[in-house]
Amino acid sequence: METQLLEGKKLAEKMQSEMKVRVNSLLEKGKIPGLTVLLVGEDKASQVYVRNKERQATKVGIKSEIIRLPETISEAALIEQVEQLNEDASVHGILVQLPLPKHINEQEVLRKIDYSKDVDGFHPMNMGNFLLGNASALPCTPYGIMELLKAYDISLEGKNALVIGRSNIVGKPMALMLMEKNATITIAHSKTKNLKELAQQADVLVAAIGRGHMITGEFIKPGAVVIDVGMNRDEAGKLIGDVDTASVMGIASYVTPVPGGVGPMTITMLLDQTIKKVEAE
Ligand SMILES: NC(=O)C1=CN([C@@H]2O[C@H](COP(=O)(O)OP(=O)(O)OC[C@H]3O[C@@H](n4cnc5c(N)ncnc54)[C@H](OP(=O)(O)O)[C@@H]3O)[C@@H](O)[C@H]2O)C=CC1
Ligand SMILES: Nc1nc(=O)c2c([nH]1)NC[C@@H]1CN(c3ccc(C(=O)N[C@@H](CCC(=O)O)C(=O)O)cc3)C=[N+]21
Repeated sequence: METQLLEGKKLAEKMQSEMKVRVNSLLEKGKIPGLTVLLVGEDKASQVYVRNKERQATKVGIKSEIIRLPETISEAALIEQVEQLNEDASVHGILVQLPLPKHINEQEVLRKIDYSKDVDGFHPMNMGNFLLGNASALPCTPYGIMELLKAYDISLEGKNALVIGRSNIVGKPMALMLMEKNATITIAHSKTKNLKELAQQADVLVAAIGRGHMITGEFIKPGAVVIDVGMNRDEAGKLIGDVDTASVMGIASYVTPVPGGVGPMTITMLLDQTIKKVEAE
């Protein structure tokens, strides 16, 4: 079977050029969309993502700012920063880059973001509305994956979908979105016993694990759609996914490359949700 790449980067570029038009019409009304990222500490990977986000935001005309805070910042001081941004009318979207240092309670910080400025969809109000099927900001990574599947006309109805990973930011919301499109979902994690057998039955497999090249061709049902969320570094410092892409070629029907697959879609959804906040004003 010939395996087709799901080219997130191309779709992201197309969607971003449409966003430019939307931003321009906002600018004509004197409205400038503003996105602020709070980055705590010096985590190398986070620095790269944050820089990518800033570059692409600027490209579509969003005013983007990164506030860099020291690793040693207290939870109270970080919350104070969040509250300042809540009050700032020029800021439409707030993103607190995760993970935060161990001494800070992530959930306590996220819940302090004004939920109407939560463009990541991580505030409990948005998470709750999403779970209930109400309108809400959505977690950008699974949202971007759904847009990618839609663009390639991949139907999910009645399909067996396996999501490997159960984090709040990827695995859990991913499974829910697939279920909403009438897939039958299975969620696997580090305590799952028969991962390979489960994977071999999956028509759609989403790997959101954080282990480089763990998913090889032998996990893949012939014809399956394989979504690689992983962003890992190999020994040489090269960016690699959770899926060993070369070994699934010829078995899967579709696979997302790393880089150029899910990552650019995540950023695009973040920009989209920021612009939507201003459009709704
Ligand atoms: N492309 C993008 O836009 C994004 C990429 N990422 C990347 O996606 C990956 C996952 O991110 P995130 O969800 O935040 O990570 P987490 O570390 O929060 O979650 C990882 C999940 O994988 C599970 N897991 C770990 N080891 C195994 C194993 N051997 N077998 C089965 N399951 C396992 C864990 O299980 P348990 O719950 O039992 O611990 C956990 O549920 C990372 O590489 C991250 O960098 C993340 C966000 C966005
Ligand atoms: N509050 C919060 N929201 C997030 O959305 C969030 C987060 N915290 N913490 C970290 C993860 C990771 N993440 C990525 C986004 C884009 C790329 C991306 O653009 N990747 C490019 C290449 C990047 C490179 O070359 O290094 C690609 O895959 O083509 C990667 C990873 C968002 N995350």
